[in-house]
Amino acid sequence: MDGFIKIRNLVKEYKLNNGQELLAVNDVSLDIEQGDIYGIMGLSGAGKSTLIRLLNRLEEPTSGEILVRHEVIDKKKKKSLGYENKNILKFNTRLLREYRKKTGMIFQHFNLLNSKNVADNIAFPLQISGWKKRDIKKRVDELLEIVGLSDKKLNYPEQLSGGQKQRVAIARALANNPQLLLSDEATSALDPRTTNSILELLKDINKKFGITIILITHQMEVIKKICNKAAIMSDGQIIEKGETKEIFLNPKTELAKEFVQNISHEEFRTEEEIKSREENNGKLRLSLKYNEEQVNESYITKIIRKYDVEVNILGGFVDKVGDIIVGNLLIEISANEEKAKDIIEWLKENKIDSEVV
Ligand SMILES: Nc1ncnc2c1ncn2[C@@H]1O[C@H](COP(=O)(O)OP(=O)(O)OP(=O)(O)O)[C@@H](O)[C@H]1O
Repeated sequence: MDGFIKIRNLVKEYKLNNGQELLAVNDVSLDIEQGDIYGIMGLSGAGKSTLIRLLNRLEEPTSGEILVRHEVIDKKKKKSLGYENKNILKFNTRLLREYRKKTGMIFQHFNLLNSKNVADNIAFPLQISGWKKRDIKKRVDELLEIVGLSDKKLNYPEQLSGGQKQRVAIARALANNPQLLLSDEATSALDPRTTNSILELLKDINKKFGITIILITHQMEVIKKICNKAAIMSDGQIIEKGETKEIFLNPKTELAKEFVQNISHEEFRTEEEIKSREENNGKLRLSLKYNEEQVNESYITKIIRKYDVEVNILGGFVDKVGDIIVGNLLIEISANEEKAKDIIEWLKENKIDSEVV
């Protein structure tokens, strides 16, 4: 499938006061498919905010390309630019305005207008876009319903909790029916429970309206909960990217390993594991990595039946990455060398990652 957003060799260089140059974004290339919830993660100063701000040209890149397939309407020429790749860096002010209507953004500190009530905050982008009063009223009510705040319509931001403020900001970002939603640390200022409810809302929006979401965060939990794909940034560069499940199960870089390790797994260890760690007794010990489909396959039973062996489960964990269940299981098999080789081969054929430990 051709990418919905293609970032090519993107560079943002800042000139610092001491005359030095700093590459906040250094040769970043990334493909985002339509419908992705793409998480970008990294430590403070990695360049995440700069990258996301380049995607709607809140910052101008030094070089590179950002190709999008949004439908952008050229109102002046009364025609659509279609769904072909368009380089947003070539857009003039008029087209950039149209592109931004289709690219919502939410921020860590919500950026609401304190002098306006909830309904007027949400109505604001619609007024700028020249919607009729009656249509605005209808759309605002729809949006309030989507974010679950119909009863707070006339409240002012200062009368709302952090989570509610972020809901208003989400409603405002959705006002013009965007195709892309950019989220800059949208849950970083919220407590864990509120974070979860906002993440659920983002996931719903992605599913219901097919809106592609790019979010940046420094929390692996956020990536794990809602992103189907993720990239890890360090010193302005993407050092690892792919399906979240893959990064989670097979982190390649030290930084990714650190992020994955720091999040909680529903871990369990059995008495047997502790015992047999001390004495392996020549038994084959395997660490298996599997996903949801394979869980349902009950491959352990299959191994026992097919190879007539005894299998002990020593420990493991299951976890949820987005909607996918992934797991890791440590097993011990009583089998001679030949059978052991066959079993490892069989696991490979069935696409279950195994490692002798
Ligand atoms: N306007 C600017 N002028 C000069 N340097 C900047 C500017 N904006 C960002 N930087 C620098 O660029 C680098 C990347 O910053 P950025 O804010 O993109 O990182 P980040 O990953 O979002 O960090 P955080 O998680 O702390 O927000 C940092 O070294 C930062 O100091």
